[in-house]
This record gives sequence, C-alpha cells and structure tokens, in this order.
Amino acid sequence: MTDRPANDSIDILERIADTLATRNPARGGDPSTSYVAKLLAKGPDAFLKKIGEEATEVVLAAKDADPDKILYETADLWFHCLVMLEHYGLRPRQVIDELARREGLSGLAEKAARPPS
Ligand SMILES: N=c1c2ncn([C@@H]3O[C@H](COP(=O)(O)OP(=O)(O)OP(=O)(O)O)[C@@H](O)[C@H]3O)c2ncn1[C@@H]1O[C@H](COP(=O)(O)O)[C@@H](O)[C@H]1O
Repeated sequence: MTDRPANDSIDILERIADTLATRNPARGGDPSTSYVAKLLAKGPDAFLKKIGEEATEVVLAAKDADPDKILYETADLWFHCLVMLEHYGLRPRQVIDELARREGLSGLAEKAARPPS
C-alpha cells in the first residue's frame, strides 16, 4: 500500500483523463501510435466490450482471492471506464463527486427512501 495523500488519487485519475483527451481521434489522436486513439476510433461497441471483458476478469480474480490479480484487473477495468468517460465528455472528478454526494448515506436507507415503483 502506498502512502500517497488521498487527494493524489483523484489527481492521477484527472491527469490520465487529460492524456486520454489528447488521444481522442476527434482531437487529433493517432490510432497508429496510441492504444486509446485506436479504441476510441472503433466507437462505443469496442470500448464497451472491453469494459465487459475487464469486469469479468475482476470477478474471476476475486473468485481466486488473488490480491495482485484483483488490483491489476481492477486497474484495467477503471482504465477502460476512463476511456468510456472520455468518449461521453465526462470526467473522473464527476464520478468522485457522485460518490462524495453518497458518502455517509446508507445504501439501505437510500433504498428505503425511494418512491414506490
Ligand atoms: N492505463 C493504461 C492502460 N491500462 C491497460 N492498457 C492497455 O489496454 C490494452 C488491453 O488490455 P488487455 O490486457 O485486455 O490486452 P489484449 O487482450 O491484448 O487487448 P485487446 O487486443 O483485446 O485490445 C493493452 O494494450 C494494455 O496495454 C492501457 N493503455 C494505456 N493506459 C494509459 O493511457 C495512456 C495513453 O495510452 P496510449 O493511448 O496507448 O498512448 C497511457 O499513458 C496510460 O496512462
């Protein structure tokens, strides 16, 4: 476990998101030199398929209870989610804001307060 300050984590996500933005083919990213540009150039089906695959890898790693594999596969999943956010013009900061909004709100209480469907 690293001893980076908590704020550094969102800084890293935002920095990677900045890099991904430069790789977007819509902004001149080159699919011949960039994995991200290549994936984004293929369109949503390609990166959504990767998210599905990486999510499955996370599940398998967790079933194996292998900490190194869990961390590696979760990083792959998060990375591909960042690519997806870039495509839709969204930022990791916005996901963190949503988690912050929920902070301290019990999932059980939130569910009980939902209007009847
Ligand atoms: N964090 C990552 C990252 N994590 C994983 N990957 C790549 O994601 C790809 C898919 O991983 P898999 O293990 O599923 O490999 P695979 O089965 O061979 O992949 P596919 O052929 O199915 O696409 C691999 O090529 C990994 O190297 C990443 N590629 C890039 N980044 C970040 O994105 C930035 C921009 O990358 P480029 O666009 O390549 O310059 C980099 O500087 C990094 O910060």
